[in-house]
Formats: sequence, C-alpha cells, structure tokens
Amino acid sequence: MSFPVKGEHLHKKFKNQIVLSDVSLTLQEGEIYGLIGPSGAGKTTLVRILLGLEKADSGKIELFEQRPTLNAFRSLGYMAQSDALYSELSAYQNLSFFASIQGLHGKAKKSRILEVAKAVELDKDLKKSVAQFSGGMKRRLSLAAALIHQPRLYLLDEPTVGLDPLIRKKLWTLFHYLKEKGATIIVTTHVMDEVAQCSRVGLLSEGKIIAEGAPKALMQRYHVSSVEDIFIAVEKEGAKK
Ligand SMILES: Nc1ncnc2c1ncn2[C@@H]1O[C@H](COP(=O)(O)OP(=O)(O)OP(=O)(O)O)[C@@H](O)[C@H]1O
Repeated sequence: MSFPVKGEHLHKKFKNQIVLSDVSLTLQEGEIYGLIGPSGAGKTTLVRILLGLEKADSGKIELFEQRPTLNAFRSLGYMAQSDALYSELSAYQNLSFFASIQGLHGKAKKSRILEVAKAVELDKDLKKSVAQFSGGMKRRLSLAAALIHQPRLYLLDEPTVGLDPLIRKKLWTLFHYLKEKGATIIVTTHVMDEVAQCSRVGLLSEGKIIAEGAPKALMQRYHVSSVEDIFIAVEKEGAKK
C-alpha cells in the first residue's frame, strides 16, 4: 500500500490564533478523502500546508513517501478555492499556459487541452475570453487546469461551489473515474451528498480531526442515518467531554 500524503503532528498558528493543532492525516492511494468541517475550521490551511504553499509551524509531511520535492509537486493537481485564471486570455490560452509549465508542448499539448476541456464540458467555449465566463465556468476551467498534467494526487478545495446540480454530478463522475485510474483525491466540501461519495472523510473542527472513517462506518459508529447527522453527533459528543 502506498501513501501519497502523510502529514504528522501538524501545528499552525496565525498570529495568536491556533488554526491546526496536532493534525495527522494519511491518504491511501486511489481513495477520495473528503475534508469536511465548519467554515474557518482550517481545511484550506491544511490543504495549503500539504501542498507546500503554507508552512506548518511544526510537524512532518511526506508526499509519495518522501520529503516533498519539486518532482513530487509536479505530481499534484491543485484547485484553489478562488480561481487563479488569466481573465484577459481565452480558456484555450489559459489551459495552454498551464500545460506549458507542466512541460506539455505541440500536438500532445493540444490534444490534452481538448481532452480536459471535454471532461469539464468547456470544449465549445475554449475560444471565449475568461472575462466572459460565469462563476461556474471558471470553476470548471480551474479544474481542467488541475487535470492537465494527469497528476497522481489531486487537492481540490471546494471544487463544486457555484455549479449547478447536473454539472456537479458530472464532475463527481469524473472524480470517481480518476480514482478508478489510481489517482488519489483530497477534496474539501460542504455538500453532504458529496461527502457520502467519499471513500473516507475527516471531520476537522477547531483545528483537530475529531472523527475519521468511511461515511457508512461513521454513520454506524454514531448511530445516525445521514452524513449530515454525523456532524451533529460528533459535535454533541465533543460538547459532553
Ligand atoms: N493567511 C492567513 N492569515 C491569517 N489568518 C488566516 C490566514 N489563512 C487563514 N486564516 C484563518 O485561519 C482560519 C482557518 O481558515 P481556513 O481558510 O483554513 O478555513 P476553512 O475550514 O477552509 O474555511 P471555509 O470552509 O470557510 O473555506 C480562519 O479563522 C482564517 O481566518
């Protein structure tokens, strides 16, 4: 069994605010790990630390069982919460830029751009300037950019915010397809039917992972019948302690 992500005893403070407090997290190859929890719980911070965009105050991170190297980062696909796109460029030019920095050129680049654009249903909008895109189209273009180099590990920060239910469903079909192909995905979400589709979920609250497991196993453990109720049960249990 290979572990694409291993974070151990991670601590992070912003000024005096403790954002992560002794968080350990191991992802198994080929799983979709849902990182869930209330707004401000530290999900984005944890993802950014795993990516190397933010430095933990202490703790250890391994990507693909090694201390993170530039090569390991090349195996990552990251979709940030806010879209990092060039609005004055067309969708095609944006994808072309991200493909080039990942070392794709010529015909291979062109066919990969068409492939990822199709996967997010933007193949007919490639010539449009991103400035003319809706919020949902920008989210999908950001996802396409994260897919471009066929990474082995995806870190997707609220990838479906602002998308209509049909597109959301299609994107989750795509995530499952990537998983079947062996990719590992860590996804933050507030959408409960997405949580139910994860292989495992980690519930982050006040900087700690307070529950972790397969959604069904967590429902059994807390004697509840919906994923939403896991939250409530875990919080109640925490309040009693
Ligand atoms: N660069 C920063 N400087 C100072 N405080 C920060 C910084 N980044 C995050 N924080 C704070 O850390 C806490 C956790 O933020 P984070 O974005 O990780 O939460 P989150 O769980 O992803 O929330 P949401 O679900 O709303 O996206 C928040 O209180 C936030 O204000």
